[in-house]
Amino acid sequence: MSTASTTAAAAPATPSGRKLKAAILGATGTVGQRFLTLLAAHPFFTVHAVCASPRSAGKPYAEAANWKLAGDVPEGMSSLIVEPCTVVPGSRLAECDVAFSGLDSSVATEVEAHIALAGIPVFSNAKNFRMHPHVPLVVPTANADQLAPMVRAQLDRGANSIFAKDATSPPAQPKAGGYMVTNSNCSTTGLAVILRPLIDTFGPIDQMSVVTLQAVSGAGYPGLPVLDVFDNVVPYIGGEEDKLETEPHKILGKVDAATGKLTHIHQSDMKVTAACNRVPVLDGHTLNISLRFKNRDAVPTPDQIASVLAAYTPPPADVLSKCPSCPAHAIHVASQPDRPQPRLDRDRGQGMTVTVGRIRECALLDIKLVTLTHNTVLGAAGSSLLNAEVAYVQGLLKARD
Ligand SMILES: NC(=O)C1=CN([C@@H]2O[C@H](COP(=O)(O)OP(=O)(O)OC[C@H]3O[C@@H](n4cnc5c(N)ncnc54)[C@H](OP(=O)(O)O)[C@@H]3O)[C@@H](O)[C@H]2O)C=CC1
Ligand SMILES: N[C@@H](CC(=O)OP(=O)(O)O)C(=O)O
Repeated sequence: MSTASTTAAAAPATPSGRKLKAAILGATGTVGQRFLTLLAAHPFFTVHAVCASPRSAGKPYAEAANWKLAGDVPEGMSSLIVEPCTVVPGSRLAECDVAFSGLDSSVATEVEAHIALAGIPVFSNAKNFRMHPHVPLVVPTANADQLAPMVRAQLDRGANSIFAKDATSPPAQPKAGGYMVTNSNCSTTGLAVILRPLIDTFGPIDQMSVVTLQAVSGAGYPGLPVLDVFDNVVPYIGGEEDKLETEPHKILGKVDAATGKLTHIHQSDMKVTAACNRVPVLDGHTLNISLRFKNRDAVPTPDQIASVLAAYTPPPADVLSKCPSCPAHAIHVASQPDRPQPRLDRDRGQGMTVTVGRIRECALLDIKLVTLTHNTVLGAAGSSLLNAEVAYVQGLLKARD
């Protein structure tokens, strides 16, 4: 991935020299499959346990998963026996140092709380804990600087005091050291990445309109029936508009270092209106964004916006530069008038770069532009993985033995 990968790969993974053992929760799903692929040859982590529903448990992974990504199931993973998402002595899950969650939201609350109470840090894609006051909501190329203070605050409080009420079946042997980190909704991801440098440079945004064109892979597998989505646009995605209108306030808020609680000092008055559409694209969420800056004295020009976005280096740069999944460029500004396009731009930076184009003046607000984000990479598994790399580099993820 980035040029930093050489440095990171050369570093010893732990004091004992081994890679950290990773569990994938929801390993058989759309996001779970991405996790397996991204972790196939990772310098810090190795897939040790694949976990899913009782429907899949007990089967070899290759049989349980309906593999939908290009290429085969990564070597060594197809014969792993799928386990239930319960930490019991003797299970491979119990031996893991970190868990990545691509769980269906109907089960994520109780399962993720159970795993955190068992002492295993959880990096989750599910929506369930995103707005929890003690859990960081981190888009790694937008607000990775919030991760360490929020995780330290969770560790100080103890997972038991935060998550015990959410675990309907707590682990038989609870352990200290568990915590939770979430990443955002896949449409919110690309939005947050471009807002961070714009707000840091030009000040708060007070009004914003976002219209999405979202890929079918965002709906999981099997997702929408082909007769609904082929040759069609569906102007409704349940719950999505609300997430786009709320999650950016938390991501762009500030951490109060004393309590680890987020305060929304800077973006509390940002008004966001979202309209979400499902389109017949396989991967890649496109956003049409119009925005207005609060400071009316110095409204930036499209050229100034393009320069700031193209030059953006996300914080904390010294940490991210040691993370193998951090793209060389968090944002790519496309100069062609007809870009970004999902098929041509979604894989930029191995799916971790947000492509921006069509930056122009808006007759209603100040500026309008188009973003494109790979929804199952940067929008999901890739963000979780990069968040875990950030935690690892900052000494917050270690071997548990
Ligand atoms: N797809 C995307 O672009 C994005 C998805 N997300 C979020 O990530 C999560 C996963 O999404 P996605 O991969 O698309 O969903 P899928 O429907 O493709 O996969 C869901 C996974 O959850 C597992 N699961 C379902 N029920 C249970 C259960 N009772 N116990 C344990 N495991 C269970 C499934 O296992 P089994 O195969 O055994 O049923 C499967 O592995 C969701 O919360 C989603 O909202 C977030 C951002 C983007
Ligand atoms: N709803 C998103 C995917 C998703 O699962 O989002 P969330 O994790 O916020 O529920 C989409 O359809 O593209």
